[in-house]
Amino acid sequence: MSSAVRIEHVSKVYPRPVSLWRRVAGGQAEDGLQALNDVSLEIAQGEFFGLLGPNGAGKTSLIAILAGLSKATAGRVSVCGYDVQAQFREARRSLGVVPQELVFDPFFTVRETLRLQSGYFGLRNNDGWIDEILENLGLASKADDNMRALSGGMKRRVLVAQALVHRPPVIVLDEPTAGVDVDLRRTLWQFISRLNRMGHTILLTTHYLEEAEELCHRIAMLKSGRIVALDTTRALLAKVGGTRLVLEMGASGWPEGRSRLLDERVVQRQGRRVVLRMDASTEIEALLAQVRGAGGTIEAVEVLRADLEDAFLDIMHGTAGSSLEQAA
Ligand SMILES: Nc1ncnc2c1ncn2[C@@H]1O[C@H](COP(=O)(O)OP(=O)(O)OP(=O)(O)O)[C@@H](O)[C@H]1O
Repeated sequence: MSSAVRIEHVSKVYPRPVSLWRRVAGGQAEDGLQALNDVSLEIAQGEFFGLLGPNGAGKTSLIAILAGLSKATAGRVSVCGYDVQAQFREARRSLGVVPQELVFDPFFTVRETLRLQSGYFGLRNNDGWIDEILENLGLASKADDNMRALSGGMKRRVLVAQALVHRPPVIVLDEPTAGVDVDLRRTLWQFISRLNRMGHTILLTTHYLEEAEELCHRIAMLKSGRIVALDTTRALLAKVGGTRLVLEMGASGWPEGRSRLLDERVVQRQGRRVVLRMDASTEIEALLAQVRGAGGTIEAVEVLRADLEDAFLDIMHGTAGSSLEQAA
């Protein structure tokens, strides 16, 4: 299958401004801030792809380069085979970007905003599609409302609608559900999933890992501008193991140092709460016996399924992330 997005060895360094006193002293700019460091990845047509990472990892910087809004310091990016710099128009036409920030023109109604955006792509008589988008995003009753009169969640729906007016084959959503209600999330994901089933490629960044787990076929994790994981969602979940055993320990706490095998099972510790990795739920009895055997008193037991949050924490803070980083 041909690629919808190809990112090859992309780095981005933001220059640090030279302070006035340094300029007076004839000083040079300090080394810049490296937001992206040799990032390469390819997204196939029709994929639902997740780009995850903590604050400041470089997700928005990568999207800005993809959208042609910012220039990579090194490397190449193409959308549907079009270079985002050399073939900006074609690349931009292939892309619909829902930005993280709420930017809109307060003087127009919702419908006028979408007509203007259609005009930007040279589309006339686009009202049929505009109506379909409005309907699917729960905006039909707001079509003639002025943008400035909309609530924050409704403005975000318009941002999504704006990104879709030209039916782009690749749709990029940069934290589209940050601060929006459950209703919009459900409406949005139903519509985006339908577009994905129709063949649109989706690139999503989100801090809601349960959304990424449910929607994305494949996931890349960025940390300090580098890719530290790139795999199918299923494979990432398999790496963290199937289940977690959560123990509420008695007053004496976790019997640390009594059993190396037990200590190696610990994924997380918070006060008396200890989370252990389990390969299969049949291990519960044996693990409980080992903890008691090591001198631990157990007050409560809970079994949880490992999820993408476990994978994320493992990769960002655990051994998996650091070994990949060293390999990079
Ligand atoms: N225009 C800019 N000028 C200078 N530094 C910038 C600029 N934009 C981003 N940065 C820096 O680059 C790094 C990556 O930021 P970026 O916004 O790409 O991260 P992010 O993964 O999208 O974070 P978040 O999840 O908080 O949105 C950060 O250290 C940020 O401060």
